[in-house]
Amino acid sequence: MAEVTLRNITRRFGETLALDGVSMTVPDGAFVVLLGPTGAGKTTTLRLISGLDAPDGGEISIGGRDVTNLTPAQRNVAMVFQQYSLYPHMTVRENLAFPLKSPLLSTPADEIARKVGRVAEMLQISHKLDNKATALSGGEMQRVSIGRALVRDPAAYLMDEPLSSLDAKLRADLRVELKAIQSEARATFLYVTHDQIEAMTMATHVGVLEQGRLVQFGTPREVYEAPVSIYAASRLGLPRINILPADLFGTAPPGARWIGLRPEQIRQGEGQDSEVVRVERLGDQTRLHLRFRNQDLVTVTDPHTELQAGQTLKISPRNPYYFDADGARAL
Ligand SMILES: Nc1ncnc2c1ncn2[C@@H]1O[C@H](COP(=O)(O)OP(=O)(O)OP(=O)(O)O)[C@@H](O)[C@H]1O
Repeated sequence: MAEVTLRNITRRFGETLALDGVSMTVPDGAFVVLLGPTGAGKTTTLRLISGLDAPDGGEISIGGRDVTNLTPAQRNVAMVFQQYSLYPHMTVRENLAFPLKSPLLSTPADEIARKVGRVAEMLQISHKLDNKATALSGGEMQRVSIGRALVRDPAAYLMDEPLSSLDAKLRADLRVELKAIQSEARATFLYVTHDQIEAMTMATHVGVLEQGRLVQFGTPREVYEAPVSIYAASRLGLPRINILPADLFGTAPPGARWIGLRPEQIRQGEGQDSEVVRVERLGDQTRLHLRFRNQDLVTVTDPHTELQAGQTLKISPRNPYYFDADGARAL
């Protein structure tokens, strides 16, 4: 496994600046989750590291070696896309074994069988090993795609929303499996997801991309607790951070235009009256939709709360964030 470094990477598509001077060091054995809305540059970043696409400027190194001008095969990274890319005429077993049959590797047959068996079990696909790839459901195909990456021993794994087409139970199982692989093998992962739970539970680091720029890079806790901007703060946390006029609860500090309150930063039972608009019971959590001085807020409360719509609840901010008119952190 290896450290992956991007230095001042730029990629244009016509008028679009997909990546704008991105520099990032992914430590050996790190699990980096890239966050950002559609079009932020996440997939482009993975494609450039894999060698499927080339930057217009900047350098990429893997394990201390400059790979900017090398082919994907020479880089030895394993990539999993959202869309599965299997060989349709081959069985699941043949698809899984394929990466190990490269003449460069000359893996012995018994080792191939062992690795394929282990990965198939982990991905809960052993019973389909002799099926043709075309005779699988979408979720099964996706698992085989992940398996084809996992049988290898690459310098880094690059995965673009690999679990997004799977059902909730399988997603939860595979989240744990992938994380276990990463910790045991000390594997380096770059991973794209829109799933908050995946990001918070799997990442050792998160990178926040905004219109092709890397605006924050740190542990999930750092980005959650010390966001540099409204944009970065909005990437993590469910329900999302509430962004409200800075003087909503009283005098705003100088330079502050917005106050940011995550659910746990809204103290309940003290302060000023808000109206309970809706009580949303999710089982392990109950969300409160509140109205305060013509502004809507969402927070969470005790799952067994007696509160009902129409009642009033006193609220006040607790250690809030403040942001300036441009959305940058002011305090
Ligand atoms: N092959 C291409 N040709 C033209 N424009 C492209 C191409 N690939 C990406 N882009 C543009 O580059 C920008 C970044 O795209 P990218 O796919 O990296 O975003 P993303 O963050 O992965 O989004 P998503 O979450 O939708 O996958 C977008 O504006 C996109 O339209």
